[in-house]
Amino acid sequence: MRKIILLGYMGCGKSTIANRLSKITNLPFVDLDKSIEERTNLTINEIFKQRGEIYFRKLEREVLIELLAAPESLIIGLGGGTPCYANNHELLRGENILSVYLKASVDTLFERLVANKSKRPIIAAKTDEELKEFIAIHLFERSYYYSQAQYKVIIDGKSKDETTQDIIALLT
Ligand SMILES: Nc1ncnc2c1ncn2[C@@H]1O[C@H](COP(=O)(O)OP(=O)(O)OP(=O)(O)O)[C@@H](O)[C@H]1O
Ligand SMILES: O=C(O)C1=C[C@@H](O)[C@@H](O)[C@H](O)C1
Ligand SMILES: [Mg+2]
Repeated sequence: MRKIILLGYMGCGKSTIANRLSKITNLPFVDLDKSIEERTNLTINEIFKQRGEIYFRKLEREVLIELLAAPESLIIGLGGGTPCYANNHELLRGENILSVYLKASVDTLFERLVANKSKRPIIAAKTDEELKEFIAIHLFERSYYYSQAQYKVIIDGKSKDETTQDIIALLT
């Protein structure tokens, strides 16, 4: 069955937009980060602190593979780093997988993340000044992987509804 995958940097709106798509399409939405938290009974922050990032990345790949193999159609919101590790981007090339990169500028991401760092272990310890430069470099490094998505939707300056409709247009 079909899998609709949303990917992109932290704060680009994967969870928010996937929830809206789910309501419109009646397809269930599965958030990869949430699935990992449910499976481990730990928050993403706790996993990073107690088990380390490598453990998290292994689990992330395992859960992604399981979700892609699920018998039902799903909307899957990836973690911000998911396509950028362990050749996970290659898993997204399968048949019946439609992948969408929610592309946001550094300024948009900074605005959204600056007030909301604490739940995101990769940026939690950065000062506001460090954060903007970090996002710029990190986004540049990750862009190669994000750009492997089948479709790209630019989200800057768009409302949640507009972004959702842009993706609905790709599904028909
Ligand atoms: N189109 C939009 N316009 C304005 N704000 C938005 C839009 N989409 C999402 N947001 C806001 O941006 C923030 C981040 O969104 P969200 O948590 O959905 O991102 P995410 O990609 O799932 O992040 P993460 O990778 O950390 O899980 C939220 O506060 C959300 O309300
Ligand atoms: O960008 C990342 O590497 C991450 C993003 C989040 O969605 C989580 O998957 C985790 O905090 C790592
Ligand atoms: Mg999310």
